[in-house]
Amino acid sequence: MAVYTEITDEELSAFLVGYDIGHLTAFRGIAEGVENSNFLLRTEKDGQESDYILTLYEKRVNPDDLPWFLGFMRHLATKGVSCPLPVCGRDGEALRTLAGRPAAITTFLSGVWPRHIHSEHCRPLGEALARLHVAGSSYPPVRANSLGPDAWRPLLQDAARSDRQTETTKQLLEELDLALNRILPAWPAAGSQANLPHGQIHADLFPDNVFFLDHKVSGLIDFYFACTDFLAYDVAICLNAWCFSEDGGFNETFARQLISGYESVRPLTAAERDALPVLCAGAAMRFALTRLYDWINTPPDAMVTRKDPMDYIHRLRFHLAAGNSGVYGV
Ligand SMILES: Nc1ncnc2c1ncn2[C@@H]1O[C@H](COP(=O)(O)OP(=O)(O)O)[C@@H](O)[C@H]1O
Ligand SMILES: N[C@@H](CCOP(=O)(O)O)C(=O)O
Repeated sequence: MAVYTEITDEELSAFLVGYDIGHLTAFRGIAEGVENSNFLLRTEKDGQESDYILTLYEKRVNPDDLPWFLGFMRHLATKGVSCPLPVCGRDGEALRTLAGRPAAITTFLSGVWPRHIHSEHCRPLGEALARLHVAGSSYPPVRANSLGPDAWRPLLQDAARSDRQTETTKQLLEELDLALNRILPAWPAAGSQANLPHGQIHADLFPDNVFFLDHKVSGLIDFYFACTDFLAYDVAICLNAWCFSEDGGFNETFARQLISGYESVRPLTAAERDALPVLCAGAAMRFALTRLYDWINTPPDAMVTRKDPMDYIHRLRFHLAAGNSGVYGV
């Protein structure tokens, strides 16, 4: 359950006075999600009901980054990407404080995220990802990836320092340490040395962040890891999150669909294709590390469902054995 911060009726009423969205008719916490506290708000104005999402930003979100995230969502929405639009208060501000946390209201998106992934999801997903990259190219502010390669070794060291370790977590940390020794030296050069196109990426486009209606993508949510990084790294994140079957095997058909959907909007360069194995290994490393960190540091009785790090350790092993981008169907 991802409601970390409780809101009293008095706090909520005082907060909503700052908006012109009508009067509250329903309010409930949303159990899904991991990072932030999310609530569904229903309001009525001039006889019309509207739904909104109220988000209180929690642990991993740096409050200084919130204007970048909210500005990015507003930019994408104006470019035709279906994503939550931040709602401004009467003072013109979208970002404010509630129950001691930074908070914002965004529009509600219709649709359902796929609990079981089929090949038919992967092509529209690839198209939507490429459209996001194209639309993001005209959003100039830069946000460095705070969970990029520079963060991986410190995250591993933090996890290793925890006194909640078991023999299994210790062995996994050793395996990740060895894998980092392979991935970091092979990581593509950034900045002026870069030969991979970079721009604004979502960086967490997992199935639970993509809504579908009538076999089409109806909305993308959860932009709170978005950042400026290699565009192909976002493709690598999606290959990890969408193209492994429930039994753990890589599904090349899903990958082909994803990449052909992506390339129907934005073709990959030869350098991007060649970099896919290391980008995929890095993406698996990033999610294995944050999951392992949370696994070790979240008390078992906490009101949040911990995600299993092993899924991403298996994927990491697959990518490290891959050798070349042919295994991804490109
Ligand atoms: N704009 C939105 N429209 C509709 N539902 C949303 C929206 N934003 C969040 N949700 C709901 O809240 C859940 C958790 O949101 P998410 O942004 O993934 O949280 P977290 O960042 O905490 O992981 C989603 O699975 C979805 O059910
Ligand atoms: N996608 C990440 C966890 C972040 O959760 P989200 O609900 O914000 O997508 C993972 O699966 O490890």
